Amino acid sequence: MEPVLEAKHVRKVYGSKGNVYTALANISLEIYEGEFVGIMGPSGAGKSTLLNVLSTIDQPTSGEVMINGRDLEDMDEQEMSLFRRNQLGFIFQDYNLLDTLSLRENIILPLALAKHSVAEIEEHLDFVADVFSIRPILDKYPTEVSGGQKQRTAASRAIIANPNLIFADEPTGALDSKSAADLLESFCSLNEERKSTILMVTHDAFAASFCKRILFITDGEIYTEIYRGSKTRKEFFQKILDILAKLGGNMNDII
Ligand SMILES: Nc1ncnc2c1ncn2[C@@H]1O[C@H](COP(=O)(O)OP(=O)(O)OP(=O)(O)O)[C@@H](O)[C@H]1O
Repeated sequence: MEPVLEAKHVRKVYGSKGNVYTALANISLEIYEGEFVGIMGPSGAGKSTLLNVLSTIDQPTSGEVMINGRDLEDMDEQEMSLFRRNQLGFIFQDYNLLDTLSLRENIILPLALAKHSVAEIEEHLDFVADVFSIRPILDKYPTEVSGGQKQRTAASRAIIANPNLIFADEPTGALDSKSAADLLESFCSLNEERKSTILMVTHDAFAASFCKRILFITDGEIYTEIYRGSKTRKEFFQKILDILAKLGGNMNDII
């Protein structure tokens, strides 16, 4: 089976002469269809940098990133933006919703921009509204709903075009624990039912325990990876804590 996402010897260096910082030293990984993968590690380990480089937001200094077998370096700007719109979904900590649009309008925006038919848009909206349980609030505006509801709206928008790959950077970072659990349960059902492939950066062991596999990075390199397998979420949570403890650093930074 071909990986959906593949990185080979990815290196990312910030700055220039005299003031150079290596955020990613040498990362190689493969993500397969239907995986739900977490990226964890101490603050400054390079998690967001890795997600940005894997998700086309940023370019590696060297090394290759391939999505569905396509080398991202071979795409021009126009092709890349179509590719992003059709194949990738992005969810960030700070929602990025447009306050002047209702939640419904925010969610359907990617399909409306891509000029899909009304019937098609309604069908997709129906699906995401169920996955993220937001049907009753679709006509509200972002300023009228909670952080958890905003994030479920942002997640609905990210998946409405049925992307191959969903990238989430600290999606639960601003949520209370109940809202975080609701969102993560929705990610799990999306992953189980639609076989969506999800890659999520989190510093939170609870959030990570919903994943099927976790990559731990430190100092810009993969330290280790673990699979949930047949473990319960609670057992997996404990295993994550054990690794974080071995990883060292300030535990307050990473749990
Ligand atoms: N644009 C930039 N210019 C220079 N250095 C940067 C830039 N972005 C990130 N860095 C540095 O690269 C390193 C990795 O940053 P990154 O944001 O990927 O870490 P992280 O693991 O996501 O951290 P956190 O959990 O605190 O968000 C950090 O030391 C950071 O200061």
